[in-house]
Amino acid sequence: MDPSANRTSGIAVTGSKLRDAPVQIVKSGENHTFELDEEKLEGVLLQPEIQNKKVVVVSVAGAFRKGKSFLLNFFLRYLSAKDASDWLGEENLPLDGFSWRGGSERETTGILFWSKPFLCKLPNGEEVAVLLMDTQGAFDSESTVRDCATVFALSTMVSSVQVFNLSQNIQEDDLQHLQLFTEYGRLALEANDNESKPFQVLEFLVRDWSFPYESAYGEKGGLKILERRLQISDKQHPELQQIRKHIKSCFSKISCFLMPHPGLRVATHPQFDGKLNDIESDFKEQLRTFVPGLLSAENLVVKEINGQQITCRELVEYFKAYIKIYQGEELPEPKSMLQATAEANNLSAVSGAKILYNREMEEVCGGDKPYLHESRLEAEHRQIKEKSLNHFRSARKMGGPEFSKAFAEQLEVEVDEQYENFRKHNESKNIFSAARTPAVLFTMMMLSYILAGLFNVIGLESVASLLNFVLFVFLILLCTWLYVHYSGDHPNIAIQIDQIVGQIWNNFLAPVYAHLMQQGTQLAVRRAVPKRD
Ligand SMILES: Nc1nc2c(ncn2[C@@H]2O[C@H](COP(=O)(O)OP(=O)(O)OP(=O)(O)O)[C@@H](O)[C@H]2O)c(=O)[nH]1
Ligand SMILES: [Mg+2]
Repeated sequence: MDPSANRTSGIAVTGSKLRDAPVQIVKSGENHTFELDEEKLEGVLLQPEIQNKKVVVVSVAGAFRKGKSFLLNFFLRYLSAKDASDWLGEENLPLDGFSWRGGSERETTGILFWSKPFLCKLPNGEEVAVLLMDTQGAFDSESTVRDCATVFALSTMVSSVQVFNLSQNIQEDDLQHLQLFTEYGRLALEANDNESKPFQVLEFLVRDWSFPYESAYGEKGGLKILERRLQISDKQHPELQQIRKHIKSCFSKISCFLMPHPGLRVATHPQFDGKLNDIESDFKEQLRTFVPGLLSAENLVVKEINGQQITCRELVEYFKAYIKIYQGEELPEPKSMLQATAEANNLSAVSGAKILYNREMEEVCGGDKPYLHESRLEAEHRQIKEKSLNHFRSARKMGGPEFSKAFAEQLEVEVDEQYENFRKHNESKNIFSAARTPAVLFTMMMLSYILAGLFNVIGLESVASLLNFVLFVFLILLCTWLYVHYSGDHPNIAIQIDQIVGQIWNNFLAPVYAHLMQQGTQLAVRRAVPKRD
């Protein structure tokens, strides 16, 4: 038998009416995006007999190829069994339901619901709908950190019980990933006051537990291991304490179950099709406690959001809202440990290099330093910029030269921006540029005065009085400019006067001045070079 054969019962979806089969609610699209199939989601959750009932969602998530879908099929058996005492079924029956298989390549992608919600009566007599959720395994070679975080976070946000499926032990890296993924979920939740716990039940499920002599299989042994792994003490490194505090702050209830190895036929035989005959009795025994412990009426946990129990109909709206957040750009990108560390290294090297540039430029043209000629300032800038870039290049950074390139470019841009500020500040110290406005106004007054005198002499008195009026206007401008600079009030008026003066300078005085200078130079050259006959 082909180990990759899909052992799903293969019950088809007829028209829009779903029959018992897994339904892919969230699909992984191109470019590592996730899309919600709203029609299918509504097809499952808006079935008339359940849409207004409270909902219980049990999800299984964790690394790929660790028997998640296989286990979910026992949940299905339990929920569909007529006889609660003999729910595991016949010894010779292959295991059907969510698609599962042997082999090393991933099987489940996206997020799936079982099409048929199970109606169960709580001890208080209320009937609720129980939904089972299968998820894409994390850490396969096709998923990015963001993909894994999205699937885990989304399934945690919409479920009331998240089964975190682990292999062999609860390791520190499992806790680190759990922290990253739950933080990604918490970030997406609105009204996150950081005090109330955003998620409900977290069940660590350790598969292939090999040390029953140390901690017995089942919930009791699980609790012992969990207490040890999540213990916080003052002697611990703050980083370890922080992970534990974070996980505890995210879930209202955390428990753990230790599952024995199901036997070599389950783990390695290509023809294994889920028959109970082939599964070790220890495993079956623990299944008999684990599954009812999660799904029996008295253990069901209704989904709550912001302290409110929600119905299947309401869950549809939450699902749609949550996936939009993960499709948008608002959330920061979760990164691998190396990438995040490399980024931090590079950013700190950029910051060090910028501090060096600023400090050395301050020494050259800082607030208490005199005006520096522009060309000299630029030369100093080039030299200090090179020094700053060298400082960045020589800092020890993770991630390699290719990764650092973008940060070096960012540093250059920021240093150039800084230079622009230094240049403007230096320019403001130039008393000639500061004195340009009064000098031009004064020159214009003098010119008007002389011309008015000339026109008076030749009898054109009306032109002369016009020029006297112009002189008066320039005098008022000059007095206003001096007053504004002295008092510091109405800086906008000073800016406008500067602009008018700028126009006069650029369009009239500067060209006349340049022309006169040119004439003067030519004359001087002609006098200096003796005429040849
Ligand atoms: N060692 C071991 N193998 C198991 C266990 N349960 C199931 N398996 C085997 O693990 C393999 C993968 O099972 P799946 O249920 O498809 O695994 P999955 O975690 O859903 O995998 P993905 O869908 O790829 O994420 C199958 O060959 C199962 O027989 C277990 O408790 N221990
Ligand atoms: Mg699977």
